[in-house]
Amino acid sequence: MDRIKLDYSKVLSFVGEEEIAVQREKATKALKDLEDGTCKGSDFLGWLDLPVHITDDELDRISACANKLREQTDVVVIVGIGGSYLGAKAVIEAMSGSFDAYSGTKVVFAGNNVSEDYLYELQAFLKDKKFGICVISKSGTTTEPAVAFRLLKDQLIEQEGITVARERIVAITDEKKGALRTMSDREGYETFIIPDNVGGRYSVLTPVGLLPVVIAGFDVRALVKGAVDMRAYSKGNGAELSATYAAVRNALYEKGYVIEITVNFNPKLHYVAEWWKQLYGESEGKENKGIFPASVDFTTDLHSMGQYIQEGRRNLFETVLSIDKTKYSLQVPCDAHDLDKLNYLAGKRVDEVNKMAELGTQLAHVDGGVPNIRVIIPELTEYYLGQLFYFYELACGISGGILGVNTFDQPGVEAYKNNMFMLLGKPGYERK
Ligand SMILES: O=P(O)(O)OC[C@H]1O[C@](O)(CO)[C@@H](O)[C@@H]1O
Repeated sequence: MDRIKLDYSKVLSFVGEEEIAVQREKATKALKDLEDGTCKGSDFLGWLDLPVHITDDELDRISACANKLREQTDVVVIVGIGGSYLGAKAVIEAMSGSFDAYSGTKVVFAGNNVSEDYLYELQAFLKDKKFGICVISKSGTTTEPAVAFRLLKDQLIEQEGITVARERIVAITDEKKGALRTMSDREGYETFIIPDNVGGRYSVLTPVGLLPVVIAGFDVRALVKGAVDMRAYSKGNGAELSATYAAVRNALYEKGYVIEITVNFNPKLHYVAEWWKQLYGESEGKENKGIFPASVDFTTDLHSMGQYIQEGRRNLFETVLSIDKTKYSLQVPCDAHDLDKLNYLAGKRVDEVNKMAELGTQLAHVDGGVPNIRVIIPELTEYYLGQLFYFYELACGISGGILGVNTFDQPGVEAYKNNMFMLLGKPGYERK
């Protein structure tokens, strides 16, 4: 098997190797602190060796549950927000055919917003369908999934009766605490556990990510194998891969490049970037510090955001997720009249056009003052997604260590919740 690679040659006209070396030294220390369990937030390092500890028995149980739901239902609603849905969504979007949504997909998502229209339309869509619910919340108290789950549970009971509803609901939550745990125990839902020492945004390789991926019909063993291989690689010299990415982005940050845009040239990677944004945003954005994680889909957004990236304020850098090999092959056809003047492309692969767009964009943006990192992914498969997740998770742990923050907490997200609770009249929040 091949491995994902990093190319940072196009940052070297913005930061020197000596500046990167300074950050590399910090990265080495941060990596050691992670491995020794002496970093800030060390109660949440369960993700470090997580892939290696996933057993065949666990995967069998996940598969059995997923297969039962697939057999019994037409649609499964994955209810969760943040780390409790983005990893699964990233894999499912990356692996699904682009038009699967139109031919009837098995998996839909809810609980990641509180839009009344969204929930109404979802309920209308589920009416008269055989559906199941996979509700995911580590805390078990998050408002968005709780509201969606309450509505969907009621609908399921109404459509199928309480006994069938109980069989079609699976909960992924804490082993002992939280409202979802209490409810699951009381109602007898099948449950899977999110380990205590794994935070939401690091939970893609727990049942949180794995169960929805199997429900959607994708190869979870390959996903786990990719992560296991990346973990094994990072135990030796391979840690360089994550450490170098962390060092380079911090060297750029020190020079005023405070926004990192993750770029894809394949829309299937859109949600990988969304997953990455939560991972880095929640991990690093604290104490008035941190790189702001953003993302764009190219070439689509070259026709909108491209202008700003080329000529706007020079405080951003790009990290391109570059896929080496496409799944399918398609050539630009020749046209007898050539009215669109495209015959110069006739016979060329569409992917060659895309690759030249990628290269042309990289050169233009570097010329325009935007440093460029490339993360090279051999192919878009579950296996390489597993590698990519682990690569990014480890790099994030290292990068937060370089920055000096607690990478594994997220105290800032409470502020909006407290205000919302107060405004909605939640008991106990009046004085706040
Ligand atoms: O799984 P839970 O506890 O519902 O949390 C969902 C998300 O909400 C947050 O806690 C932020 O409020 C994220 O860290 C987390 O991924």
